[in-house]
Amino acid sequence: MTTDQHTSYPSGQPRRTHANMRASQDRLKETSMMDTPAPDVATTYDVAVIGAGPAGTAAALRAAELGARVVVLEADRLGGTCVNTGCVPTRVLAKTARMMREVRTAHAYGIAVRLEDIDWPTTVARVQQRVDKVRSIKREAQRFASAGIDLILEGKARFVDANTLQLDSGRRVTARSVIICVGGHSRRLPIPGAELATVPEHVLDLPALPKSVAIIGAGNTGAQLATILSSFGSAVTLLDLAPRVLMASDGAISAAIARAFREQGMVVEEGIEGVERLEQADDGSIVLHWRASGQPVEAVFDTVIMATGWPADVEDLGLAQAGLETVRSAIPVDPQFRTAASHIFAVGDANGSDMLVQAANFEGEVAAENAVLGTNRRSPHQLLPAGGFTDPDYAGVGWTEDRARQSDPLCVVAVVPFTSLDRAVIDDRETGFLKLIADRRREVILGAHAVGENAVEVIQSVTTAMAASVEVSTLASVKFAYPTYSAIIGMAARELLRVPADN
Ligand SMILES: Cc1cc2nc3c(=O)[nH]c(=O)nc-3n(C[C@H](O)[C@H](O)[C@H](O)COP(=O)(O)OP(=O)(O)OC[C@H]3O[C@@H](n4cnc5c(N)ncnc54)[C@H](O)[C@@H]3O)c2cc1C
Ligand SMILES: NC(=O)c1ccc[n+]([C@@H]2O[C@H](COP(=O)([O-])OP(=O)(O)OC[C@H]3O[C@@H](n4cnc5c(N)ncnc54)[C@H](O)[C@@H]3O)[C@@H](O)[C@H]2O)c1
Repeated sequence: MTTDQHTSYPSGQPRRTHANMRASQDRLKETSMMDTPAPDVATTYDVAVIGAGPAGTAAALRAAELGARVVVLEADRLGGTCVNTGCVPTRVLAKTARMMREVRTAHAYGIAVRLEDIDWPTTVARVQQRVDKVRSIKREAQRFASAGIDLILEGKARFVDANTLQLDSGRRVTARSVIICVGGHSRRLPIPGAELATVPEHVLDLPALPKSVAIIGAGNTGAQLATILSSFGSAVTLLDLAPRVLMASDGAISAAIARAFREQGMVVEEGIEGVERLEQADDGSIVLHWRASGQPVEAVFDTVIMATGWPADVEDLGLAQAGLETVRSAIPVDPQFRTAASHIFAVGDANGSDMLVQAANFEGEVAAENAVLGTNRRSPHQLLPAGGFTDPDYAGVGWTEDRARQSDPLCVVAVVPFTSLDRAVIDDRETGFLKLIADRRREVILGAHAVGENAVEVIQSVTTAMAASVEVSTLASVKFAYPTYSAIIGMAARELLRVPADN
């Protein structure tokens, strides 16, 4: 293996982006921070963890806590997608977008502000500064060192056989168990001109804000980018093959978010039949061709972003040498996160199931316990709250209404709009709702879905109630401070008690 395989890009040439130049500097800092001696080449570890994102960090720390001899192999920056290119930078951009919106409405409160254009380089610098701050509190290298974990930052790890990994540097590591935590990357559609598109990880590398942008893919990533760029003043067109935006969410969330996006002036094209090609126009703009309602459509944009999925980072992992295969761009696992080889586990985005930080953390810990103790723990993922920072926000936990009705046609559903919530009216944030779904006896909350200000925090509180198996009648009698967004939980619980049994 040669070191120039270390960072691979579609062209085969390393791209000197803002992000990867910083990554090299960060790797140097992280290496020099380590005061543990270079691990002995001949060491056989109990557990080798590939990747130090949320899944790998959780897996390594838990395995070491259980007394295992652990090594972590990381090819890039500690912290993985979430802190470096995913949740954290997106959240800073979402805050910036909100500030733009607040400034636009400040005059209604008697505040005289003049709206200047966004200064993109300053915004990018601010994002990087906040990312660095979050990285500094995570301190993975120090936590690994204190837990006695060896950390090797010598490029990508690849399987040579089912117990041996080779790094870009040539070093080989052997382990009794391997936990694959390699995460994923944006999927570029295999269509002509795809290289003209930007992928979400490289949005901060755009030289300037686009005047017009097409975002292909209206999942969590695409929807959040749509809000951000629209708030920054770009004319946004959002396209998806799926019949509705945020297809994995409750249908009421999709409908409310699509309506809000259209009211904000975005073009939302759901249920298109396919994107066909991208072409560069003479003036540097991009002509995007797609099909909808049986017709070819074309439109011109400054920028096209492909947010069309998140395959696992497995191309260069040598899975075949370990006897493993991928299915739909992910590593299949059993409920205990074991792959087809029982000593190799795959967790986090690498197994393609629940691609969220909260899932990655939990799966990493469970896999470590199964690897070290030989247990058969599973993940109770039905309580996995998640949401996105669009305008308005959305979030959900548990079953969607469609899913609940399949299992229990007599389940009860209550929806309370934000227009009846004092705090939302006070704040002029009246768009949204909370939907609660309970079993027919109103003993178990099956799901909760919200759109609106603080939707993610509201759903988190319902999740706590669900985790504690709180009955609807108990939730209905909880006192909520006034005036809060959480108060809508009590309102929805009381509404659930009033809903007729055959609603
Ligand atoms: C734009 C965006 C926004 C997001 N926002 C949220 C959010 O708000 N909330 C949320 O819960 N989730 C969010 N996510 C999802 C979240 O980032 C992922 O679910 C999470 O990071 C997965 O963790 P992981 O450890 O499995 O993988 P990653 O975080 O991707 O970490 C994988 C690590 O493995 C390393 N690696 C890969 N291959 C190798 C190899 N061969 N050898 C050595 N190392 C290797 C990588 O360098 C990386 O550091 C977002 C994702 C994106 C893209
Ligand atoms: N706030 C959050 O929690 C958050 C934010 C971002 C991402 N994530 C997670 O990361 C993972 C990846 O998210 P994502 O949004 O990047 O991918 P995704 O797979 O969730 O969504 C991709 C979207 O692209 C669409 N698509 C695919 N091919 C297309 C085509 N040819 N033309 C038009 N549309 C097409 C799909 O129908 C889908 O709606 C998800 O599991 C997501 O939950 C979470």
